[in-house]
Amino acid sequence: MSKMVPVPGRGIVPERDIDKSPILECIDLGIKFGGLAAVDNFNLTIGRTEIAGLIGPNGAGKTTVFNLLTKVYQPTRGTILLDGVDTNSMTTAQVNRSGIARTFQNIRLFTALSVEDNVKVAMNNQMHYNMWSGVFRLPGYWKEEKVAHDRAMELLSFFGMQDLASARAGSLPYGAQRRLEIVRALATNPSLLLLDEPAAGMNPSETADLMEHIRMIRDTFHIAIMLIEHDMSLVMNVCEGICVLNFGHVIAKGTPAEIQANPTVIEAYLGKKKEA
Ligand SMILES: Nc1ncnc2c1ncn2[C@@H]1O[C@H](COP(=O)(O)OP(=O)(O)OP(=O)(O)O)[C@@H](O)[C@H]1O
Repeated sequence: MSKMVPVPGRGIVPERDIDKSPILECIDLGIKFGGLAAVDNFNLTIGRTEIAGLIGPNGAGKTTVFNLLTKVYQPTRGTILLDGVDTNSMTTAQVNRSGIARTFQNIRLFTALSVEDNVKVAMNNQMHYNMWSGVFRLPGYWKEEKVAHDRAMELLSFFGMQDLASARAGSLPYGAQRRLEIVRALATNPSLLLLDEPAAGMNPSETADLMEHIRMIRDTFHIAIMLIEHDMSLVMNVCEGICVLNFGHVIAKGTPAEIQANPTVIEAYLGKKKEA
C-alpha cells in the first residue's frame, strides 16, 4: 500500500499518483428526490490508481453516488470530471465508454448465457465488425471473435475461472457469480471500477480472496477502484483513502487509521455497528 500524502485542493493522494492528474473529481455534487437531498455537497477526488472506499450507514447515499457517477441519475447540482472531462451531457453508455464500469449490489448477469458469453457481451462496446460481417460470418467477424475469446479467457484466468468458461452463468455458486460480475466490468476496459458491496454474501475465505484480487486488479490494470462495502475488515485492509457519508453528507475523509480514530465516524457509524 502506497503512503497517502496531502495535496492542496485534492485531499490525500497515494504517493505513486502525485504526479498524475486525478481520474475522478466530484465538485459540490448533489441530488434531490422531492424534498430529500439524498446526496449534498459531495466533494471527492480519486487518484489514478487509488483504491478508495465509500462507507456509511444504510441509506447514507452511497449507491446514489454510484448512480450519479454512472449517470443513472442526473445530478441536481455540481460537476463530475472523469479524467478531466465534464460528464454532464453524457449518457450511462457514454460514461462507460469513457472509462467508468460498475458492479451492482444485486448480481446482474445473463444467467442463461455461458460465462464466456457474459464477458463477451460486456466487451460489445469495443467490437468493430459491421452487421454484414456478423450475418455472413465474414473473415472480419472471425478475427474479432478470436480476439474477444482470447481476451475473455485472459480476464477469466485472472480470477481462476477459465475452466468455467462454458458453464451457464446462473449455475455458478454465489461467490463465483460475484467474481464474474467484476470480470464483466473489467471487460469494458475501465479506468475507474466501481464495486457496490462486492463482498456481500461471501464467506470469509471468499472475502479474503476478493481483497487479494482487488489489489491485483489495481496493480495489473493500473486503474482506480472505488468500493462501497459494509465489511469493515475489507475496507480497512484494502482501501487507501476512505470517504464517509451520513445522511447524504460527507462527514469524514482520510486514511483507514484516521477514519477508525475519527469520533464523528465512530458515533455515526462504527460505534453503532459495534453496539449492534
Ligand atoms: N430513486 C429514488 N427516489 C427516491 N429516493 C431515493 C431514490 N434513490 C435513493 N433514494 C433515497 O436516497 C437515500 C440514499 O439511498 P442510497 O440507496 O444511496 O443509500 P446507501 O447508502 O446506498 O444505503 P445501503 O447501504 O442501504 O445500500 C435513501 O433515503 C433512499 O431512500
